[in-house]
This record gives sequence, structure tokens and C-alpha cells, in this order.
Amino acid sequence: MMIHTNNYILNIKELWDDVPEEYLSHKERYENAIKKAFIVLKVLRQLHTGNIQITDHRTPTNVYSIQDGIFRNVNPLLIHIGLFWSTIAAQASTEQQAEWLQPDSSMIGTYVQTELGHGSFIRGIETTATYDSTTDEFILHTPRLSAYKWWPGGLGNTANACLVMAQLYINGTCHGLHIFLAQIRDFDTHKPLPGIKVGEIGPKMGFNTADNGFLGFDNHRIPRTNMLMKNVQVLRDGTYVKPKHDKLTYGSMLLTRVTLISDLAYQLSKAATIAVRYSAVRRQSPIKSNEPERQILDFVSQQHKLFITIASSHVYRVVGLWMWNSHKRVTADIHEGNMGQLPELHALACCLKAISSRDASALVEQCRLACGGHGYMMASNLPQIYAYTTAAVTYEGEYTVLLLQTARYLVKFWRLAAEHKPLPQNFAYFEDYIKKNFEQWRNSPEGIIEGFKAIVAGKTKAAYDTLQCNLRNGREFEEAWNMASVQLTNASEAYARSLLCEVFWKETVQLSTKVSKSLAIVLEQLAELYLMYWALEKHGDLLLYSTISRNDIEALQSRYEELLALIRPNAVGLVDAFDIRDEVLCSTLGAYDGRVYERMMEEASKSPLNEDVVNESFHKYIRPVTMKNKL
Ligand SMILES: CC/C=C\C/C=C\C/C=C\C/C=C\C/C=C\C/C=C\CC/C=C/C(=O)SCCNC(=O)CCNC(=O)[C@H](O)C(C)(C)COP(=O)(O)OP(=O)(O)OC[C@H]1O[C@@H](n2cnc3c(N)ncnc32)[C@H](O)[C@@H]1OP(=O)(O)O
Ligand SMILES: Cc1cc2nc3c(=O)[nH]c(=O)nc-3n(C[C@H](O)[C@H](O)[C@H](O)COP(=O)(O)OP(=O)(O)OC[C@H]3O[C@@H](n4cnc5c(N)ncnc54)[C@H](O)[C@@H]3O)c2cc1C
Repeated sequence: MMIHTNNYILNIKELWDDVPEEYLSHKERYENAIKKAFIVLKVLRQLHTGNIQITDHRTPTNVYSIQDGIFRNVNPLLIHIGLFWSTIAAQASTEQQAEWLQPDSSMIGTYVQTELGHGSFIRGIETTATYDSTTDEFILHTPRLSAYKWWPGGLGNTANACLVMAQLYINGTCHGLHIFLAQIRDFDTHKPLPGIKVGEIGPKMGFNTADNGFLGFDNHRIPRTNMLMKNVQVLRDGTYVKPKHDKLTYGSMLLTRVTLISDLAYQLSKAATIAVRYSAVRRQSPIKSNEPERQILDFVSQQHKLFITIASSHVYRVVGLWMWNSHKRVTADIHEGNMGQLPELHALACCLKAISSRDASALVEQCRLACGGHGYMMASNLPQIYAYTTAAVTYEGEYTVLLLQTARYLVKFWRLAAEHKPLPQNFAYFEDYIKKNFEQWRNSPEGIIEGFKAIVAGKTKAAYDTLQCNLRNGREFEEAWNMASVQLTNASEAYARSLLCEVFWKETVQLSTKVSKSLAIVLEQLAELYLMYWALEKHGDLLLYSTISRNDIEALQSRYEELLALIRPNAVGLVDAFDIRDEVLCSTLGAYDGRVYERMMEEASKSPLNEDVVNESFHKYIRPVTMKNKL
């Protein structure tokens, strides 16, 4: 059968709710989501086996984006598809993949790493996998409460298998963290297997359809061949064959950090679409007293809140793709046994994941606030987008923890520069900074990019000097590092911003040569707006570390305001161009037809509190008090 994926899915009636899910209980929400998840999984499997074929492109990306509308929250199978499968594909041996990655497999899996006691510091993970050579098995064990796995999506009720991160012990020697496939529930009855204690962790700020769970093992045995063995092996006699790089086990985190940048671009495009369309419909107060009320999008302060969100969505789309391509390149190198580019990819992924998630959650919230009171309604969908987006600041590597990883990389290059040793080309500006080869400030995108590099150099130098000073004062390295950590994270943040500005500007200039003149103008305006916005936000840093002057800053401010005016006529067109269907956007404020007030009233009428003209609580509780002396 030939189908158009979106139309096909939109026509599956059971996927679309009559009652908005906010009115359901915690349990009902999960059950509703799981019903839909398995309808979607069936479609994906049919696509995979070729039983249905598609007439549109980019599937499963299409399915991935349309699921936002289906779930309004999170697909409980997100981790099964996004992390369980992809980790097996990346870290299991060819034989294991052939066995486990069957399209009709009974396994519904999840990725089980975090514990009650440890999330960021994964070397502290306490779950053990001890090799028993007499039976050729690993024994998975949870030694204490803090070692209980806690958080994995889909673990609470859905998964019957999981990839577990545990400390590998062979003959009393700990070989560190490794990944194991463990069945946890019976495939047929879905009852937990003996020695497994599993459940759901309860309501959260968002992700309420993801059934995040807890898991404990009581000496649970799995075959030796269930350790993921592409990069590292345990042989039958207990011989441990080391990986080529000891962080290859962390590969799934690296991949998800890279993927997330594009996902966050998509979340930003949804928030921008809602807030810009609403701002074009909403009129509130005239600008001149003798004129009619104006669209709130005409207020320059409103443009300041929203256009940066449109621009940022493009930044993260472009940079997400750039990182995806780097990841592909580095993975191919790793296959050839060359690990040389892995540290750089890790450092970039860490700071870009940290900053993209922080930007996205701040900007989604800014869009919500820009919609005034109506943005506070669940029916605007902005609260849900915020709750989803802000979680990304924490999961897959907490914000500060990741920035500190990138700081290690920056400090290494600063040390080389300080010791006048050769530097790679992309850090040549460290040497320029040390030699005080400062460029004359230019009020242009290229000038701003240079300015941001000066900030990176200046902040890395400041952090490095503090570190050295702490060391000279007799501190141990780790303690000295902790004492400098505020400055170290500042340096990483600046590094991420300079990368974002540089990659976005260069890619936009290149793209502009391939599109129509009129489109090129708008794309360059957006890119310039992004750079100007951040130059103004960071003008204090520019004053400290670059040759910018007060006059230059005033000129930047004027150009920024000019750009807002230039973008204004195209603002609605720009968000329409994100091409997000109403069924996916799920927003009374952001629908394409602009019927905001009609849709709000229609949604309000779905409230169960409007079912009865007089709610029974009036008779039970209100009337006995208010009418007490009058009856
Ligand atoms: C219907 C559906 C249809 C379709 C779906 C299709 C597609 C969907 C696909 C994808 C989905 C897209 C987006 C996802 C969207 C939403 C996600 C939803 C849910 C969220 C799921 C969340 C999951 C999780 O959170 S899993 C748990 C994550 N946990 C962490 O990230 C922990 C963070 N901590 C660490 O990573 C580490 O502890 C550490 C901080 C890195 C420190 O590690 P360690 O102590 O071991 O290291 P040291 O300090 O000793 O040494 C550091 C040393 O190692 C180098 N290093 C560290 N990590 C790496 C690495 N990964 N690679 C390379 N090198 C690494 C580091 O640079 C240091 O080197 P130097 O010593 O030289 O400095
Ligand atoms: C919605 C959601 C979904 C998730 N899904 C999964 C999943 O599917 N599978 C899974 O395994 N896990 C999952 N997680 C867990 C997630 O990966 C962790 O919560 C995350 O890695 C952060 O760890 P933590 O909670 O231990 O925070 P902590 O590390 O305890 O952080 C608390 C604070 O301490 C600070 N801090 C910690 N260490 C340092 C340090 N070295 N230096 C400076 N500051 C530090 C942090 O900056 C932060 O401010 C999920 C989490 C969420 C919220």
C-alpha cells in the first residue's frame, strides 16, 4: 500500500483525543499514550518491513514530528526507539545486532543508567555485573538503595528489557562501566522476572506519559553474551579485552547530545510559531492615542522577545546538522580505529548541548510570557513545550557538568598557548590574544565573531590563571579546579556562543548564494540579528576583552533595532515557513487560521467543570455554608 505518512497517521482516529489529556488522571494519561504508542510502532514496523510504502520523504522524521501532536507530551517509546535501538546498533557486535534488532522483536527496551544516588558522576554508579565463569553468566546486582536505577523513560510499566550500565567485575577486579542487555519482564505475561523490582517514579513537571521508572536487581543472572561486545569483550574464560578508547561506552550519550540540538531547534520553532501568530492576531492598545489598537507584534519590545526565538531556531537547526555531520565523520574514523577526533567532538557536543537546552528553555518561556495571560493556558501548548524543553537542561548530561567537560578541553589548549607550544588552527586566536594581536573592532558579523573569540580567550585565560594561582597556593588540582569552576563554565559558555555565531553566519552566507536574492536577504537579516542580539547581551564582556568602544555599542544597538523593523513584515511568513501543522502545534493561540478566541472558547467548553450547570459540590459544600442562616 502507498501512503503519505502524515495523512495516514492523521486519519487514524484512535490517535487523536476528544478529551484533552490534561483532564485525565496520571494512570489514564499513561494508558492513553501507550495505546497510541503501539499504533505508531505498528506503522513504523510496517514501514520498515515494506508492508506500507511512503510517498513522502524524511520518515521516520515525519513520524517523529507528528508524534508531538499525537502525544502532546512524550511518546512512552521514545527511549525504546531513540536510545535502546540506537545503542544496540552502535555498541553491540554484528551477531548481537542480528539477534536483537529484529523488526518483529518482542523486546520493548529502555536505557538504564542513572541511579537514585548518581546521575552526573557515572563512575559512581553502584550496580554491579559480576562474571561467573562456572555458568558463563553475569550476575546483575543492586547492593543498596542508592544503587536503584531511577529515571529511565518507559521503564515504569512499558519495557520488558533494558540496557543497563553497571560496574563489571571479573575475578574480583573492577573494569569500570559496561552495558548489558537484561530482560526484566516476561514477554508474555509482562510480570517482572524473579529478582527484579521495577516500578514507576510518579508525576513530574513534564514527561508525564514517559513512565520513567525505578529498577533493582537481586542477583539477576544474564548470559555472558548479553554484554554489548562491539568495542569490548569478556571471553568465556573471563579474559577481558579492552576497548580502543575507554569512553566508547559513553557513545550513546554523545550521540543523543548531538541529536538533541536539532530537537531543540524544532521545539523553538513550535514556540515561535505560536507566539508570533498570536502576536499578529492580538491587538492591545494603540501606539498613538488617536489610532486603532495595534497588533502586539508592532511593539518593538515584542519583536525583541520573538525574533531572537525565530533566529535561534535556525541557529540550532544549522548547528545541529553541522554536528550531525561531524558525528558521522568521527564515527567513521572510529570504525577505522582512529580515535583522534573523539575528544573534540565530545567537547563540542557538551557545550552545545548545554547552551542549546538552556537557550531553548529560556526562549520558550519568553514566548509564553509574550502571549500574556493566554500563554499560561495549557491549551496554548506553551507550558507543555516549556516543561519538555527545560528537562533537556538536565538529562543527557546536566548543564554545568557538561560545560565543565568542555572547560577541560579549553584549558588544555590555553596551557599549550601559555607555554608557546604549537596550537591547532581553530585555536590560533589564543596565541593572538597572548601576543596582544588585537584586531581593530569592526561593527559587522565578522567583527562580532572575532570579538566573541576574544571573549573565549580572555575568559579561558582568567580561569586558567585562577587555577594556577590556586595550585601555587598549595591546593590539589581537583580542589583548585572546583574553586575556578565559575570562571571555567563562563569560558565554556563563551566558547559555545562563539561557535554558534561563527557556524551560523558562515553557513548562512554560503546558503545565501544558493537561494533567491529576496530569500537570501531575509536569511542574512536573521543571522545578523542573532549576532547583534548576543553582542549586545554580552557587551560587558566585549568591553573587557575586545577593542569595542561605547560608540560601537551604540551603533550596534541602532543596527539591531533596524533589523527588528526589517524583519517585522516577514515575521509571520518566517514562522509559517517552519511548516508545522495545526495538529502538531496543538495550540489555540498558534493555529494557521488565527481563530484564537473562537478556539479558546471551544477548548474551554471541553472542561469537565462545564458539564453541569451547577456542580454538585455547590450542594455538598458551598450552599450549607453560604445559606446556613437563611435556610
Ligand atoms: C515514534 C518515534 C519515531 C521516531 C523517533 C526517531 C528518532 C528519535 C531519536 C532521537 C531522539 C531525539 C532526541 C531526544 C529527545 C528527547 C530525549 C528524551 C528523553 C531523555 C532521555 C534521557 C536519557 C538520559 O539522561 S541517559 C543518562 C545521561 N547521563 C549523563 O549524561 C551523565 C553525565 N555524565 C557523564 O557523561 C560523565 O560522568 C562525565 C561528566 C563525562 C565524566 O565522566 P568520567 O568521570 O568517566 O570521566 P573523567 O572525568 O574521568 O574523564 C573525563 C575524560 O573523558 C573524556 N570523556 C568523557 N565523556 C566522553 C565521551 N562521551 N566521549 C569521549 N570522551 C569523553 C573527557 O573529555 C575527559 O578527557 P580528558 O581527561 O582528556 O580531559
Ligand atoms: C525527564 C528526564 C528523563 C530522564 N531520562 C533518563 C533515562 O532515560 N535514562 C537514564 O539513565 N537517566 C535519565 N534521566 C536522568 C538524567 O540523566 C540525570 O538526571 C542527569 O544526568 C543529571 O544527573 P542528576 O540528576 O544526578 O543531577 P546531579 O548531578 O545531582 O545535579 C545536581 C546539581 O549538582 C551539580 N553538580 C553535580 N556534579 C557536579 C560537578 N562535578 N561539578 C559541579 N556541579 C556539579 C549540578 O550542576 C546540579 O546543579 C532523566 C532525567 C530527566 C529529568
